Amino acid sequence: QDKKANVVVIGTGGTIAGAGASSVNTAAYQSAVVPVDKIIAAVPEISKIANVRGEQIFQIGSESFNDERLLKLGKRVSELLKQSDVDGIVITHGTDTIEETAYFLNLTLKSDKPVVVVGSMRPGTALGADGALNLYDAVLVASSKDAAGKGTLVVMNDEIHSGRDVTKTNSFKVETFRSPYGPLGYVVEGKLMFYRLPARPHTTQTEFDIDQINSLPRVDIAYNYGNVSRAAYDAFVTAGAKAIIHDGTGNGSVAEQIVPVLQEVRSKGLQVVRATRTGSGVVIRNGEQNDDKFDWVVTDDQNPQKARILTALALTKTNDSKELQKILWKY
Ligand SMILES: NC(=O)C[C@H](N)C(=O)O
Repeated sequence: QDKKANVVVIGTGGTIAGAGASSVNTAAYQSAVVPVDKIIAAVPEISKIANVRGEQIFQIGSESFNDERLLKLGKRVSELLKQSDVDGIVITHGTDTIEETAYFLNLTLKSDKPVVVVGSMRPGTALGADGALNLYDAVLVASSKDAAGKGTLVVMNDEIHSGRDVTKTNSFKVETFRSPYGPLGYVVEGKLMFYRLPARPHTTQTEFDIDQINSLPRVDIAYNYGNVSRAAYDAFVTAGAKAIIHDGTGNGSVAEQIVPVLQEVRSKGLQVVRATRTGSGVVIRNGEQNDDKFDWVVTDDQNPQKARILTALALTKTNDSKELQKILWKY
């Protein structure tokens, strides 16, 4: 019989640590109130598949994640991954920004051991709560050698997603996490089934190392819509942003009144990254705008919030727009 894997479950809060006033509160509840040890203890089946211990690092709704917390979490995960008595890590996390944390870890951790980020859409007190099974599945994945070397994973709703690709697509439904090219696999009845592999470099294959990063440059996102004004861009420049993600309509298009604003932003030394608010697709360089002429860059298929993470990491390495473009296309 196989020796059970040692898995550390790091608690950060979210709905998986939430509690509602009654069992019919599936969407109205307080998040980030149940300690991680209690969340683990509520799923006794877990002790049959792994030796698990909990560690509480934060107790917050994931909408309150910031760069400081992201770095603190990443550094702690990195420290644990270096221990020979740790085989895998599970991070319980709110679902609102799980995609950003998972992408950040996917790009910066230097280990092949499985790291799984998990959350829930309903608090543990609700009818049809999803957290217990999600946590069980996450521990299963974190204990499995099959999950090693695949980057940071997000396990939710029977699916295993790449931290690079996954995004939250619905505000309240249990079936909310989607990857544009589908999940990597499923977890069903205690079994992992993988069907595809991440194509883009991750963890040990990237130039970003969490142990070497002590702060992230400020990168902001400016949402676009009909009648958009320059106010947000000006505020971000004043606040000291090093890059602005232009969360553009369609193919990262830029309204006529915003074209000179973005030129001004770039002339002040900030990088301008064109992204799309549509929720899917690739922004084509020199498509809607002449990026070569203006010295702007474009996202690949990353949504604006993931583009923020990658741009901030890229700016820890270079402030050259050509290099930045290469990085945005690489990861
Ligand atoms: N389902 C959730 O976890 C939502 C919560 N607001 C969070 O992200 O922490």
